[in-house]
Amino acid sequence: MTLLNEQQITDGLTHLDDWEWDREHHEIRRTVKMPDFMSAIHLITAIAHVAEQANHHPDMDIRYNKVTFHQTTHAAHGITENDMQLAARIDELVADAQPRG
Ligand SMILES: C[C@H](O)[C@H](O)[C@H]1CNC2=NC(N)=NC(=O)C2=N1
Repeated sequence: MTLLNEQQITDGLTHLDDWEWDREHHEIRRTVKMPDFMSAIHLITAIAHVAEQANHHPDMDIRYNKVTFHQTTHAAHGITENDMQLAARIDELVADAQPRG
């Protein structure tokens, strides 16, 4: 599990939807707004299944209809390829759940 360098993280973000890199917290982060609370819960559940299969888990924070995903590799104290891959899967599930963006 190799940490990505600055260049690799910046490049990786160009292939993702609205993720931002928080260097201080060693994570990438995306917030999405769903129509309502239950849609947000369904989205989180779908992501939980994918995360469990990948054995790589995002931190997910839900406030009514807003969900924030925090992605980092705890064991490596930073961002790895696993984080980029899971972020891409999260983007797909968000796009499926929220077709109009
Ligand atoms: C033992 C097992 O591989 C781990 O504890 C996994 C599970 N999911 C994980 N998820 C994330 N995001 N970072 C980790 O370091 C991590 N470790």
